[in-house]
Amino acid sequence: MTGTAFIAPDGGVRVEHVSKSFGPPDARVTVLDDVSLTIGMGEFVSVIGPSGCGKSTLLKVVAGLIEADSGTVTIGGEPVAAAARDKAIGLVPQAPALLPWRTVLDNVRLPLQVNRRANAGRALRDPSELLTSFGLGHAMRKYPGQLSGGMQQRAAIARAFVFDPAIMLMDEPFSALDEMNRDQQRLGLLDFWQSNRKAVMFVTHSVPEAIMLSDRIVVMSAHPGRIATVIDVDLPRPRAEADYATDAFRDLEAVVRGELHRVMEAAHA
Ligand SMILES: Nc1ncnc2c1ncn2[C@@H]1O[C@H](COP(=O)(O)OP(=O)(O)OP(=O)(O)O)[C@@H](O)[C@H]1O
Repeated sequence: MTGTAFIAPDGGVRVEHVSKSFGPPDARVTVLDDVSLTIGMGEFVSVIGPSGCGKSTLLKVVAGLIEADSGTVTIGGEPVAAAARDKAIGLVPQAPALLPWRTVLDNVRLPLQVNRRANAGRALRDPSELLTSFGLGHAMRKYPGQLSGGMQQRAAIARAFVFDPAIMLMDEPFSALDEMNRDQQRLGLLDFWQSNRKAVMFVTHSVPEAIMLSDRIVVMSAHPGRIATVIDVDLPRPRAEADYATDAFRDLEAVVRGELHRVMEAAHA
């Protein structure tokens, strides 16, 4: 089975009635409560919500890293475990986690070297082309320690694309960067995604980031984590930096902030 054939044309991510609790039986805490969500092929969906509402937990369930107590997750109609095994899911964590003793190019090549079985007969991305697309063509032979934090994170994103996964999961990939750097990285990701449309689930705390990148924004409420509302971002694409200054962008910002405010108030009521 090839990586590209794995995903049915009408596939994407389907999360249905997922619940997850942590802790011992006498002190169990429900973190996700009956969460349902779909992400269509080529759709960019951000998940935003108060700290501790279960965003990362949801992302890990979709990645197949932790198992839900109940409910199902399918990717292209297949159970998430099968999709994860087939490397149909790319994952970008908060920290770049590059190996300091390997060059940037060798870091991006690494998943191909350690997963030879999953690679058999599937479409793969060329690591040096990916790095060039992410503006790191000049830095391929450098070591991670010689790169800025933003460049390291871009290399980690490039690495997540080597299997050309149909689904990309990103957990606050730019949260460790300062605002200017962060904006540059987010616009870089947007550029890449606009010509490499994947289904993306993107966890963030930043309202402008969610709006700039997404087709839809899922707002979660906390204790327990539930989907409070889903906001359509109907700004035309391709988007670019100038969009931040438009009235439509500011109007959406007010809507998302209003929803976040509402879920926080409800949590303290
Ligand atoms: N493995 C675990 N064992 C016990 N509790 C956990 C575990 N993983 C997460 N939690 C708890 O679940 C809740 C949700 O955590 P999660 O990291 O998913 O939230 P989040 O919305 O991503 O938070 P943040 O925005 O602060 O990153 C938190 O209260 C956390 O302490």
